[in-house]
Amino acid sequence: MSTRDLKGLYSALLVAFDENGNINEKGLRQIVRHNIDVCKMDGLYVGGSTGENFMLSTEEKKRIFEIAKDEAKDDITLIAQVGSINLKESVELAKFVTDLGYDAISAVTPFYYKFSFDEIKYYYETIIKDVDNRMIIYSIPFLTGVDMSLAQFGELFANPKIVGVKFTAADFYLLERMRKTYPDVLIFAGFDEMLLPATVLGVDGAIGSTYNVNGVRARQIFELAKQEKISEALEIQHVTNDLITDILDNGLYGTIKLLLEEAGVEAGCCREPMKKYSPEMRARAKEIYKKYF
Ligand SMILES: CC(=O)N[C@H](C=O)[C@@H](O)[C@H](O)[C@H](O)CO
Ligand SMILES: CC(=O)C(=O)O
Repeated sequence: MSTRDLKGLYSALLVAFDENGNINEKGLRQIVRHNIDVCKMDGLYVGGSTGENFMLSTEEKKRIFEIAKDEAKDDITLIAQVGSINLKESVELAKFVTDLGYDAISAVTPFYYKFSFDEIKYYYETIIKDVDNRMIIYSIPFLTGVDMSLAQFGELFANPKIVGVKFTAADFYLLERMRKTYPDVLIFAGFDEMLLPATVLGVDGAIGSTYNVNGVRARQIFELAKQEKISEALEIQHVTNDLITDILDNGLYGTIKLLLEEAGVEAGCCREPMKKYSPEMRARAKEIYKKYF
């Protein structure tokens, strides 16, 4: 099992698709390289929301895990998101990525059906049971509808293999309670637009989509906030949030891919049913790139 320190900043890896929605391996490798060489990320979170993972087949997910590992080698930390509401698939993927040498596994809370907490707990314990690896819970209530309480998180953290949480929520009260109550659990901030306040509350790192292009500013925010240089960090968070607002207005993952194209990375299209880029969207992305990079 990897004993690598998991703390730090991770891009939620984007995946390049061609016009037909197939994985563009060359483009995917370039995105990985850009995250390492230009954005200077500590790690990559592979197979998350940003990876359009929930629209992919098991074979495609495996291929992406293989390509990312092959390109990144051991240069940075790799976390694989293997969660799905097909529990057998999650178990299979957890074994697959552990064999590939991923440093940790993550799984989104099971969604769509209203699973009880006991079912959620069973899901995590089943995924992690037979692999020699560490689990990071992926909590993103605004997309999954799954809200867990402080005590329920604690029940999951009671399993020594469940070592952390990717916290994609704006509930800073819960975040503060979690930091205080579970000081040894790794907490990763999930909303890039709230990196500064999350860092002030003591998160161990962050995982985000916009770091694929804005990693350098994210690093400045994270480091300045840890040094308690709050007003300097806030200046950079302000610019970052102007950028994120422009990205969200123009279409989240597509715009980040178009910004990468401007930076010379073959980031390609999004997977249907996400829409194709209109000429207006492309033009706007060019303007955004000029303004912030
Ligand atoms: C759903 C989604 O993509 N969430 C990401 C991480 O959790 C974030 O990085 C956001 O994309 C980002 O903060 C923009 O809102
Ligand atoms: C960013 C993120 O949280 C994800 O892609 O899953």
